Amino acid sequence: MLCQKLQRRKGQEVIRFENVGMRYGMGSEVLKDISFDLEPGSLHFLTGPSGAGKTSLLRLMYLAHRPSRGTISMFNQDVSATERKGLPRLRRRIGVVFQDFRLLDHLTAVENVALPLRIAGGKGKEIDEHVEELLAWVGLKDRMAARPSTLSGGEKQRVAIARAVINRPDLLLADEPTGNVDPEMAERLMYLFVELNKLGTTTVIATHDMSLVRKIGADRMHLHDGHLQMVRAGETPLSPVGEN
Ligand SMILES: Nc1ncnc2c1ncn2[C@@H]1O[C@H](COP(=O)(O)OP(=O)(O)OP(=O)(O)O)[C@@H](O)[C@H]1O
Repeated sequence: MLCQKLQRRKGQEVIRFENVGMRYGMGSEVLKDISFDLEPGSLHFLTGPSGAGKTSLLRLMYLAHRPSRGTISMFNQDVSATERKGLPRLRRRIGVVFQDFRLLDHLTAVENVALPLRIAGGKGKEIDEHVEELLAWVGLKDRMAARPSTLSGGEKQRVAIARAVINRPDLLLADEPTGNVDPEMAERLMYLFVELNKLGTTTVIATHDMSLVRKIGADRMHLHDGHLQMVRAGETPLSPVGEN
C-alpha cells in the first residue's frame, strides 16, 4: 500500500518556487527570491527567527496569498496560471494547521475533524469511528462532543492537527503545531507527523522548538529576513543566520 502510494507520486512534483517574492499590500518584500522544490514524501522543518517569514511562506504554499513576483507550481500545475476557482481543488490535497486553528465553532470536535472526509464524499459510522480513534490518540477522548469555544488552546490545537491529518493529504503544512502543548504531547504530535510522512505525505512544519528539530533530525528550510536556505539535517545554516 505504502509502495503503491509512493510509486503513484513518483515523477510528480509536489511544490516548486522559482524566484518568488511576496509583499503585503504596498509594503516592502517580506520574502525575497525564494527558490526551492520539495520532493514527494520529504519532511522539512521550517525554522527562523520571529518575523523571518515562516507564516508568510506557508500562506504562499497554501495558496492563500499570491506572490508579488516569480512562479509557484503545485502538483505539476503552474499556480499563477490557475484561475481562482481552480484553487479549492488544489487546496483539498493540502492539510493545514494554522496558528489560529480556524475551527468551525458551530461544530463539535468530532464534526470539525470529520469535515475533510465528509467534503471528500465519506459517509456513515466508519468515519466517526476513525475520527474518534484519532482524537483519542491525541488525548481528547473526553472532549469529542465539545465545541471549540469551550476548548483550551492546546485542545484546539490538537483538534486542528487531527483535522489536518485525517484524510492523509498529499501535502501537510503546519504552523507552530506544538506551540500550545506540553513537551510530552509535543513529542507525541511530532510522532504523528512523522508517521504520516512515512505514508507518503510531503510535510513542512514551522517551529521554534529546536530540541524537537534535533530529535527528529529532518532537513530544514531556514528563513532569515525573508531569505531561504535549505539546510541538511545536522548541519547549521550559513552565517549570518542564527539557530533560531
Ligand atoms: N497581514 C500582514 N500585513 C502586513 N505585514 C505582515 C502581515 N503578516 C505578516 N507581516 C509581516 O511579514 C513579516 C513576516 O511575518 P511572518 O508572520 O511570516 O513571520 P514568522 O517567521 O512566521 O514569525 P513568527 O515566528 O513570529 O510567527 C513580518 O515583518 C511581519 O510583520
